[in-house]
Amino acid sequence: MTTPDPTPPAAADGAKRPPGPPAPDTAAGTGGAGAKHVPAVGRATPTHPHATDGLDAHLIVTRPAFHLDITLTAAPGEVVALLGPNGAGKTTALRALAGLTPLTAGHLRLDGEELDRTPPESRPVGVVFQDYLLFPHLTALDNVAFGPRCHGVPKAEARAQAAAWLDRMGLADHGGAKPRRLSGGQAQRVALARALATRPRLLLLDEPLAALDARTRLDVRSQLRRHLAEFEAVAVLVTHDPLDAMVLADRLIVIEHGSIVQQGAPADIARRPRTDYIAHLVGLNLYRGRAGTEAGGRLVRLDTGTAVATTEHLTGDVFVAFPPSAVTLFRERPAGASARNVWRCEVAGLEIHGDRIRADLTGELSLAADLTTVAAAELDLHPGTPVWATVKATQTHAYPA
Ligand SMILES: Nc1ncnc2c1ncn2[C@@H]1O[C@H](COP(=O)(O)OP(=O)(O)OP(=O)(O)O)[C@@H](O)[C@H]1O
Repeated sequence: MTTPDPTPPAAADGAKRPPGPPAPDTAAGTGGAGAKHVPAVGRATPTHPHATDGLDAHLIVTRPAFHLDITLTAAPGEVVALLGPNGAGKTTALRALAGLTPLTAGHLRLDGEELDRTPPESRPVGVVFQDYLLFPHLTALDNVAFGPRCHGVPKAEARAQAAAWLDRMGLADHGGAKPRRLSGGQAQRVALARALATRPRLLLLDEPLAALDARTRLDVRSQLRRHLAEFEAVAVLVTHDPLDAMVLADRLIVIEHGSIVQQGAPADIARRPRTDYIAHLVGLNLYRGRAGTEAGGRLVRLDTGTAVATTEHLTGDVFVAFPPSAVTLFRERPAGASARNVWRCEVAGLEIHGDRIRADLTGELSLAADLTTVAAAELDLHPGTPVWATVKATQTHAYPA
């Protein structure tokens, strides 16, 4: 190779993905018409050198059937994960940051520099996609050297930088390999090296581990965590996987229907989910009700009339949550049980969940309960089986709504 080749390579390597980064949604406002195979990794000079460092964005994208409106700020060195159900707007937000989807309104500043009108290829942004999008006709080394070459770094120096990045990724021996000779985990690390080699001021990661098998995912996740910890600029990660988000991000932003529904440190969100989606994600049963009028504020009365005893003293609208593992099931109503919550339920469904059985129950309360396979067999549970579900008040957690 002499110079980076911007020609679209034929998709003849059996890759299920198109080569190169995605094209802008429209050329209008993004200047992206000529950007079809140039990674969105350009550099621009800050126009406001004294302005606040980091990301300051208000992303508004309006489509006929969808409206995204989120405020996104992050400090240098911070890793933010965008989490949300299908169609929530995560990818739209990421594409807007990359300049691939134009903003309908709002603003986008990075280290004080206005980027709204900067074409994708000129943004100081590195992107890692789920399916890595390496150039199949270039070696791993030339894939990584591509970004620096686009920024005018001489070939030998760009290749030396690329070799150093591959070394950091533990891929020193794979520089000469074409992408089809790399495993999924190796290819994803090359993609990360390629994004980092341009020293972006904003790193965007779109489901970076989703295409990997479970074992590889574990390895790449821990490596990615290490590299993100060393990364000094802002990183924004889109993921469906709560574990990826919890492990990799300093802060989670949960998006539903184009809006932020909750944000905070992973542990806080896991402990105090505020929507059913998040509760499900972090594996909690979550209910909304009112506290303060009964049992000295230690009883949450749900809209359905069902009561949930808790140990917190609260008044007003509250959430109350407990994990499926806190539920004990009985075929007969337990007499003299220490658990203060006892609900009459029926098994709606059973599924294997790791080494446990997850029972979905309906009745006085709809809830998920985890039990061992032995317990499930002893209780002889089937869909329709009537059961009593109990939860100790001490295992519930209530907090203001
Ligand atoms: N290019 C497009 N043109 C029109 N509508 C689009 C386009 N891309 C996405 N949408 C719509 O915008 C909404 C948000 O989609 P988006 O892909 O951003 O969600 P997401 O949270 O990333 O979802 P997923 O997790 O399924 O990838 C959806 O209703 C989707 O159908």
